Amino acid sequence: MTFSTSLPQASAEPSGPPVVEVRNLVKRYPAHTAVNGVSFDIQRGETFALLGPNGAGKSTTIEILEGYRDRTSGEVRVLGIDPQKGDLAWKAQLGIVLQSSAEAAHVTVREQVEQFAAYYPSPRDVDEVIAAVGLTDKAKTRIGKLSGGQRRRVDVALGVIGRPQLLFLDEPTTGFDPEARRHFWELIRSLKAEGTTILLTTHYLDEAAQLADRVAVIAAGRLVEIGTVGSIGGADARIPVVRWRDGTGLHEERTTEPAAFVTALTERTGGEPQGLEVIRPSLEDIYLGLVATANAESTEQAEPTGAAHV
Ligand SMILES: Nc1ncnc2c1ncn2[C@@H]1O[C@H](COP(=O)(O)OP(=O)(O)OP(=O)(O)O)[C@@H](O)[C@H]1O
Repeated sequence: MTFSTSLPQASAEPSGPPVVEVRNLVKRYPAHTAVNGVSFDIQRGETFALLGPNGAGKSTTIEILEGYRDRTSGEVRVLGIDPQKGDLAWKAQLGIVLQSSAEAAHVTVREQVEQFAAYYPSPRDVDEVIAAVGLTDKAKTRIGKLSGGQRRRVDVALGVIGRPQLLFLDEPTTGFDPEARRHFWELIRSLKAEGTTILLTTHYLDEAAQLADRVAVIAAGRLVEIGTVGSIGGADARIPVVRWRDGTGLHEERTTEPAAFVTALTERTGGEPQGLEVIRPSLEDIYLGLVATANAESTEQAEPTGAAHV
């Protein structure tokens, strides 16, 4: 599931100005601050994942970048333009997969994709896109008769049909079965190879680990961490755990030298330790640690030391 392409391959090094520039972004609602001073850049050709718990402010941030939502304060540039002033030519360079979509239930998949293709100056081939999202068999089916996961694939097709320079994907694979998710990952890799810049939100941490060059973690409207998938959380968060069992129960040891530890353990126990595992923290483990720390800090700020608990 890839696109055939004659476009140049994306360079690994950032070139030119960032595609997305966000400085001190704030979005306040009357009773709630949804985004509270967030800053980041996304370079051309980069796949950037915005991670965070429900209500963290991810969709609000993305919708501001897409020009669908006004900001309270801060500086934002997307493809060099303030999204509040973006015209149709600017919008035509964006591909957008919103969290929820409202496709026409009575038209077929092909009709819907064709209709969207007509909005763009240089669309992709309709059948190629339908094939890329795995819907060739359903091309003549009315959208109202598709399953939830199949409709989501239509959303993805509509997001990429315009050959976007910058693709926004807000929880794109919700409802996908595991095979469809893996096909989607291939599609994203082929878009990335063409040089498409991608901003992704997902609650599937394996998806972020597979696709993203860099991730940013947002909690309660604040940027908690930003960096490459291999570096966020710092070296300490990546220390492996050796786990084994003996007659007294389950044991674990965090160690930067798991091989040496297992050798010593084997000598000590006089044979193969039972249930031996060496576990390296996943992106999900690191993410959960970052969010827990951010939650604890915001609780501390809300409840200074000495506050009475009733
Ligand atoms: N129109 C609105 N009016 C008031 N509050 C809003 C509005 N839209 C969003 N919010 C609030 O802003 C906060 C951030 O919402 P947002 O949708 O950006 O979160 P999210 O990180 O995308 O969450 P999820 O993972 O559930 O999609 C939430 O507390 C939400 O209730």
